[in-house]
Amino acid sequence: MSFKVQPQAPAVPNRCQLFGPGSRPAIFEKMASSAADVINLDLEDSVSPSDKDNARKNVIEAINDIDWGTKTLSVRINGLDTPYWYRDVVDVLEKAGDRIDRFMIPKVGNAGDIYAVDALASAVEMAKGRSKKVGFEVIIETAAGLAHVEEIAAASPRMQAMSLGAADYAASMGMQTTGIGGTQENYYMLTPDGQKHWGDPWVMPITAIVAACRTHGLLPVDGPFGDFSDDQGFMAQARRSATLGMVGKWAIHPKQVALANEVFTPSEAQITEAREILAAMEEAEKTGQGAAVYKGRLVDLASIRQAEVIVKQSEMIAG
Ligand SMILES: CC(C)(COP(=O)(O)OP(=O)(O)OC[C@H]1O[C@@H](n2cnc3c(N)ncnc32)[C@H](O)[C@@H]1OP(=O)(O)O)[C@@H](O)C(=O)NCCC(=O)NCCSC(=O)C[C@H](O)C(=O)O
Ligand SMILES: [Mg+2]
Repeated sequence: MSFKVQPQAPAVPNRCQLFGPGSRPAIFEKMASSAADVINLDLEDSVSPSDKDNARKNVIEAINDIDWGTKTLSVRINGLDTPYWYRDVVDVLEKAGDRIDRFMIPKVGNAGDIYAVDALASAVEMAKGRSKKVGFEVIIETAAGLAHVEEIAAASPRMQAMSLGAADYAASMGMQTTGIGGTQENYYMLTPDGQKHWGDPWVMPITAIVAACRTHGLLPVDGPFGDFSDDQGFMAQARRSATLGMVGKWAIHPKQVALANEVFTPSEAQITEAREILAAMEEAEKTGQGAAVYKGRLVDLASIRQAEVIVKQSEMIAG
């Protein structure tokens, strides 16, 4: 371990982030009564340019009027290359109450982008005497965002979470696909006997995001899986992300919420195994051993840290 201790990510459940367009207020109550841990009211790409002002008004009303329970409530603002984003920040912070928890900043390219939103949010918060500072979450979904992922993670104490936006990421990288997440038909190796073996083209950005988040104490989150008729595909993508260290995934349709919650809630079997490993190591330590055998395999001090991840996750989710 480095002399600099790895900070903990915010201890809030973040298994599923359910999105809904700000221009579709009819679904807001349904979002509030869903089983998602996080709600993202969108002012960006699911809202057409002609509807931006209206969507902003809807979102402010929804923040103030709807009972969001214990959910984390986030508003995705427009990108910093648009004429809309400053008005998103100013109007929401001037007109919405303290129920808002986060702004989601899309298409971030470097730490300067976060600095700009931080400065604007700080000015409005001071002017309005808001005591609760809004948190930030960002989407890594451009080549520049990936290249500067670590400085972005470290850019502000407001930073809480970071997601991979597979659609814009693919576009920005010039990837030859229109798929949003999951298996890509042309991304394969041939086995020696000529069979196709599909690889995971998302593993590199996911791993980079997880490393930046873990270094700076943020929550790493997998973004959208576009084909909401493909539950198996969603589960496979989510399981890969969970295995690589992500804590949750977006839902772009309500049916994906239960799938994400299932994958990102440690199962009884995983929790039992983690507790058994901790017990085995406690026994080993009593006899001065730093290693032991559990079900025929080596467990040692690192296994304690691995098992603790699962136990802590389950305890945090259980509240
Ligand atoms: C994808 C949708 C447009 C589908 O909507 P719809 O056609 O209404 O779906 P259904 O008829 O199957 O709906 C069934 C019931 O569920 C309700 N509903 C629909 N959507 C939601 C929702 N998001 N939250 C809660 N409830 C919802 C319907 O009203 C039906 O209810 P009932 O009639 O009572 O049975 C739509 O789901 C949708 O708009 N999804 C969100 C799209 C979005 O926000 N996209 C932005 C995020 S992804 C992105 O931006 C890409 C990313 O940045 C990247 O680059 O990768
Ligand atoms: Mg996007």
